[in-house]
Amino acid sequence: MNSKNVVQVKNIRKRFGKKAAVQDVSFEIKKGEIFGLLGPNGAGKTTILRMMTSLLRQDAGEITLNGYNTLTQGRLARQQFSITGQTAAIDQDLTARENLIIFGKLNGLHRDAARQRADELLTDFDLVQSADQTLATFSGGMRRRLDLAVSLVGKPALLFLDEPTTGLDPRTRLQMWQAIRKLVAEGSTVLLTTQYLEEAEHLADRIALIDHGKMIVMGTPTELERQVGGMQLRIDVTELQAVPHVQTIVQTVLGESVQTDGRTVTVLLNQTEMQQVAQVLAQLQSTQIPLNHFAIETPSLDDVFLKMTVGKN
Ligand SMILES: Nc1ncnc2c1ncn2[C@@H]1O[C@H](COP(=O)(O)OP(=O)(O)OP(=O)(O)O)[C@@H](O)[C@H]1O
Repeated sequence: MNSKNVVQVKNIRKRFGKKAAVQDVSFEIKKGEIFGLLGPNGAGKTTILRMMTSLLRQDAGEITLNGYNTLTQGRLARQQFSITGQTAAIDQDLTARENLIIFGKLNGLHRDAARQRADELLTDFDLVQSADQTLATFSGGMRRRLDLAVSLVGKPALLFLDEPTTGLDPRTRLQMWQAIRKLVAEGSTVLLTTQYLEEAEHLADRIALIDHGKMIVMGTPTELERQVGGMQLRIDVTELQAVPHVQTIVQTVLGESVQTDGRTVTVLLNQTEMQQVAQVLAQLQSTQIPLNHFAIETPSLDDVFLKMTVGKN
């Protein structure tokens, strides 16, 4: 094993009856990396994570965490990571602060260090105001924040996050992202499963796109965008009524099918068409249509996701 690989997943497979839930998936996670397992509902993300945490035995293949095999060295392998979703272990009759202090002590911190760590986490997760309320008064979003905070008490070197922000409001999601980034800046390695492209794009250094149990593509967000190939011209028009006019100009010059969405006009470009973009701009300027944006861009990760996944099982 390469010593820089904290996680090594090699050709794993899992069937549930006739259903092949995971089919020959392999990847490695380097120290200090945020690795995103991205895929639509039912893609197999949770099944992969359950095998990595040795909650489920794979039918074939091998998983090692810091070199420890999850099947043959299960106990040692399980000591290598922390995972969110432990809300069941949190005491509802205690306050957020008390819970964090207890987890700190369980992680081997002395009383003062446990208090200090609790304070840090309450600040990071914006829970200071509610720190001394019992959990019975907590909203769903506050519980999720506390759940992540609890899993970070011991500053885990390897953290597994299963859909950490599903169902959270945008502000809470941003706080979760910041906390995850902070943890990684302090040296941790993170595996994250998500259905949200935006989350993978913002957080992950590398993304594995999973669909129907298979690895579709793996790489940095930029590499994945390149997989779709080609470039696109995007024009944002200031006034909605000018859109048909712009559409006609683009179509006349490029002869390609043009997409419109609100005030945005896009068209995919091949090499020849790239040369003709200046002509489009010249014509738009001569008609004096006000524009907010005119650029040749790589397609977004959304395009990658839509192009490469089929979705529901
Ligand atoms: N215990 C099980 N018994 C039978 N089938 C299962 C079991 N667990 C998962 N599956 C099936 O395996 C496939 C992969 O499921 P999995 O939960 O891993 O997907 P996922 O990518 O985590 O989806 P989601 O984003 O919805 O959580 C699905 O078709 C699911 O129905």
